[in-house]
Amino acid sequence: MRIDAAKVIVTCPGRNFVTVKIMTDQGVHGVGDATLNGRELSVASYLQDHLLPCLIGRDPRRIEDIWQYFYRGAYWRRGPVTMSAIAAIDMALWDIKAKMANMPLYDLLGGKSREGVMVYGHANGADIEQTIDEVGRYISLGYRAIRAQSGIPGLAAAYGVGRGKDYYEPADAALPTETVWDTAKYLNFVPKLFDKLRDRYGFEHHLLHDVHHRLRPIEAGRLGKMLEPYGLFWLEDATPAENQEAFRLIRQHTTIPLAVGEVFNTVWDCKDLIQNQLIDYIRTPVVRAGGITHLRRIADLAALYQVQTGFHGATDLSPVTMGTALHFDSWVPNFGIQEYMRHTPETDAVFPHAYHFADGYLHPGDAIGHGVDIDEAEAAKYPYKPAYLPVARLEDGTMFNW
Ligand SMILES: O=C(O)[C@@H](O)[C@H](O)[C@H](O)CO
Ligand SMILES: [Mg+2]
Repeated sequence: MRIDAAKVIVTCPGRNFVTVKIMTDQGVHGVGDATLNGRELSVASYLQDHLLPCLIGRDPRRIEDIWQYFYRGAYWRRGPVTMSAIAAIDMALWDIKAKMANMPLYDLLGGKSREGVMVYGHANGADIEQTIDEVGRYISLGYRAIRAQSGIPGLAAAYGVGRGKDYYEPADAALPTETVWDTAKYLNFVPKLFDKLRDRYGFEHHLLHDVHHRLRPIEAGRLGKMLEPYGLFWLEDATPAENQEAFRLIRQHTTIPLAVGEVFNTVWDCKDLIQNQLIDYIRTPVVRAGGITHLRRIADLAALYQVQTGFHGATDLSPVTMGTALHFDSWVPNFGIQEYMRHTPETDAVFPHAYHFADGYLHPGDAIGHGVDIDEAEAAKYPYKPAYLPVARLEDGTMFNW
């Protein structure tokens, strides 16, 4: 069996997605996601110009060997561009292997460990009242877990909200949007949000919050302490995680569960936090971490320390990542939760998929492979559009973390 063709498809059905499609001489094909929000074409080029020419002619069954070939073979290791490109190939190869075995991917991984994958949705409001309403909307849709973000009084465009109530993560055209940040205003406000949410809805649903890399360690410790009475499922990205020792300081001050890792690329980025038991959920998703082959190693290491998975699943990851993640989530013994933002109908049409939502859970479906494909004619209707994530500055103009 050999790979006889492979291509990169870039499409923008509302936002940009980079997809790899690998064809074999047996007529079976596989699909992988390589989307890196705001830097999409760098991964498309990495695949097109450097990886795919080395892939043609190889035996697609040799997934491990191909992974090692691309990881070791670059000489330059790790990084989001490299690891997203390897991830896309790896996802497509697992898709092919599962199709050859005539199995849904979760069966190839070891079979289902659970009946459904608990997901959390995003409730975003311009102010507390709007966020409370949005949380209520998610509850009425059947969600068991909801991430709550709100505009902050005195700040023009807070993270997670801004222009219109459902506005969340912009993929703005041309140049990045400038937003403003003030830590004191944020810290004074967030506990009120969760106080009101618990007051309104009680403690039946899981509530989550994303700090989005904005705090210094001692500020994160303080926020964790202030939020403890509200029993959050997790506090995400409390500090920028280049400085991993920060998490030791946060842990010394609070028992709030900590989630981190959506911008990590390898087990090497995760291992100290996991081994030192400084986090509770690891968020590195299949598209960032070199595919299933490498993500399994991260999840297994995490299991040794009772750290659970909580994979990133914003709409900047394509339905191919979502479908693959759901098979992984269905199998992985130390599953915690899965993030889920709904894609637009245009995106769903470009990526026909077997997964579906019911009663707060996503289900991967029983299609063979990972259950997600790309409709190339649909994809061709939406050419690439330059789009960037926003940037953030402090009120005095100092560049900050978005
Ligand atoms: O946890 C999340 O979903 C966010 O951190 C987004 O991934 C981020 O705003 C980039 O889109
Ligand atoms: Mg996040």
